[in-house]
Order: sequence, then C-alpha cells, then structure tokens
Amino acid sequence: MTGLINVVGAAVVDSLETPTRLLAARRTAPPQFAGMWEFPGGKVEVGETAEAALHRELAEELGVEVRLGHELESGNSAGWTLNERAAMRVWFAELTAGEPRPLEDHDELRWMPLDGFDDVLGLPWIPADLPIVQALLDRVSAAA
Ligand SMILES: Nc1nc2c([nH]c(=O)n2[C@H]2C[C@H](O)[C@@H](COP(=O)(O)OP(=O)(O)OP(=O)(O)O)O2)c(=O)[nH]1
Repeated sequence: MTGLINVVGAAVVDSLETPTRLLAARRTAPPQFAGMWEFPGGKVEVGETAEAALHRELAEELGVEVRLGHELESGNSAGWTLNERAAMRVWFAELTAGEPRPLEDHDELRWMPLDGFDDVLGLPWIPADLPIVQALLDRVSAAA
C-alpha cells in the first residue's frame, strides 16, 4: 500500500511479565486530538525501523528508555488502522531508565489500572485507539 503513514505506539506497562498498569498520555495537538488519550509514539521516519522509531519517540516525548516486549498483533502487517491514511503498530514496553514526564506532545500522563476495565476504557481515548485498548485488555486478562 503506497502512501500509508506508519505510526508506532507503546503500551508502557509496569511489568512486561505481569502487567497491572498502563501508561496513558493526553495529547495537546492537533486540535481534533487535543485532550484525548493515546499510546505515546509517533510516525516512523524514512530509513528508520519501527522499533527504532518507538525508542526515539519515547525518549523525545517522555524522556525514558524502554525494553520492548511483544507486539500487540492486529492481524495486519501495517498494524491497527487509525484512518484511511495511517496505521499504527503497538508494542508492550517496560521502563528501563527515566521517570516518564510529558516533555513533548502531551500535558498529562496517567498510570491506569488494568484490572478495572472501566477505568482505562473510561478515558476519552482517540476513537481509533479504542479497539486497540480493548485488545490489550483482552490479552492481559487472558495471560493473567
Ligand atoms: N502517537 C500516537 N498517534 C496516534 C494514536 N492514535 C492515533 O490515531 N494517532 C494518530 C495521531 C496522528 O495523526 C498520528 C501520529 O502522529 P504524531 O503527531 O504522534 O507523530 P509525530 O510525533 O511523529 O509528530 P510529527 O512529526 O507529525 O509532528 O497518529 C496513538 O495512540 N498514538
């Protein structure tokens, strides 16, 4: 598919082995997404692997280093459909250095418990993210 924008996102959890909390980030821009919650991440740059892009975005946006875990599979190699022009691949990630801070693109970060589904699903996520959050919750609860 030509012209598809490749986005990567991180499901930052407190522990890759036994995740109990997810780090959600509230966007500040553009206007149609400001105030909505998302997976920290961004667009893959030319010549960059998806994983390298994710490490770069997490360093820029949150000031952290992470260890990546499994990809949250969408059944599509491009990832989860965001809109007609963009798709996002999402990996589980665990912090290895730094304390997450909203340095760029976000004005709030929040650790959301993964046992109360209503808590995390109750946030105003970017609508395209809701199936991804649901799949994440399903995967975490299936593994528990
Ligand atoms: N990072 C991220 N982007 C998402 C999510 N859900 C979703 O629809 N998007 C959309 C919003 C944007 O249109 C696009 C990602 O662009 P971005 O603005 O985060 O990318 P970027 O950091 O590389 O920013 P820029 O270079 O374009 O300024 O994907 C999500 O959970 N995380």
